[in-house]
Amino acid sequence: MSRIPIALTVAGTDPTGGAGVLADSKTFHSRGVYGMAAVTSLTAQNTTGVQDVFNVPADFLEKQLESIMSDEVPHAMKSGMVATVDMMVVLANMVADFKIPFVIDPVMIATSGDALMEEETIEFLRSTLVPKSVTVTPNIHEAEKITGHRIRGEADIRKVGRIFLEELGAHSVTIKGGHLQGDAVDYLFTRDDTVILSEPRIETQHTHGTGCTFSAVMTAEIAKGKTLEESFRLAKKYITSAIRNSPGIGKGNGPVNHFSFREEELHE
Ligand SMILES: Nc1ncnc2c1ncn2[C@@H]1O[C@H](COP(=O)(O)OP(=O)(O)OP(=O)(O)O)[C@@H](O)[C@H]1O
Ligand SMILES: Cc1ncc(COP(=O)(O)O)c(N)n1
Repeated sequence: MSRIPIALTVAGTDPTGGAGVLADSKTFHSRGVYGMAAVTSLTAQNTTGVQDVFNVPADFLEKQLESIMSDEVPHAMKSGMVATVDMMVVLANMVADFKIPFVIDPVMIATSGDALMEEETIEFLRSTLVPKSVTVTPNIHEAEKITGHRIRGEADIRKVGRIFLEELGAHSVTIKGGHLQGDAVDYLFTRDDTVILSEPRIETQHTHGTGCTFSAVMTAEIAKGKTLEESFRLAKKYITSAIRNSPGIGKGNGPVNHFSFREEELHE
């Protein structure tokens, strides 16, 4: 039995460290949580785009998960890039067997516009994975793809939130508004409540891996036993600091700063 909270990420790699399992691992570490990772895909990518993708065979993903679960069961887990239906089936079975609080970041395309998921996985994600999660954290485009409903503003976001809860059987949904105009506004819809968090938009091109990092913070806080709302509030503070203090790495959409958030910022 571990003496420190453990969070697991099931996601792809980004060798430049801005997104995927490296971003998640840095985020878990900076939140004081022990991180584990099962790799779904190896990507050749950098801040300018995705050059190539190699999907791990589903049975090898299964082996990685068995190695972890037979040794130590994490307190919470998240998924990121899960490119194929076969891998999603492995993940869904594991989530059903172990009932660990599970956050889905439904990664579909990179900031650069490159596809990271096969089209047919969306249906499996919608019908089988979403109802098994404690929350699913789509950006605007992902929320549109999953629900089939166009989002132009807050009224659509509320409608899409209801679709997740009432039609797709989600426990909750966290819709990130980073890709809309104006302030960066995010929404947490649960069956009892709606929490809306807004921060001024930071003018920057360095937003590579914001979605991964945001969902990793939520997962880390859930691993510590924090509520969904507490985890959401902390993730928003953390990502705002991380974007504001981006380290300026690479020639394109650079990564955020996974270590800039300080707890004291909460009390400013
Ligand atoms: N320019 C910005 N200024 C402030 N906050 C931002 C900005 N861009 C994104 N965010 C915030 O970052 C988080 C991630 O949002 P976003 O909508 O970009 O997710 P995403 O598209 O999944 O991320 P990614 O771009 O990494 O794929 C949200 O909390 C969002 O409000
Ligand atoms: C392995 C992996 N996972 C997720 C993302 C999405 O992150 P972003 O949309 O910020 O590029 C990515 N680019 N690579």
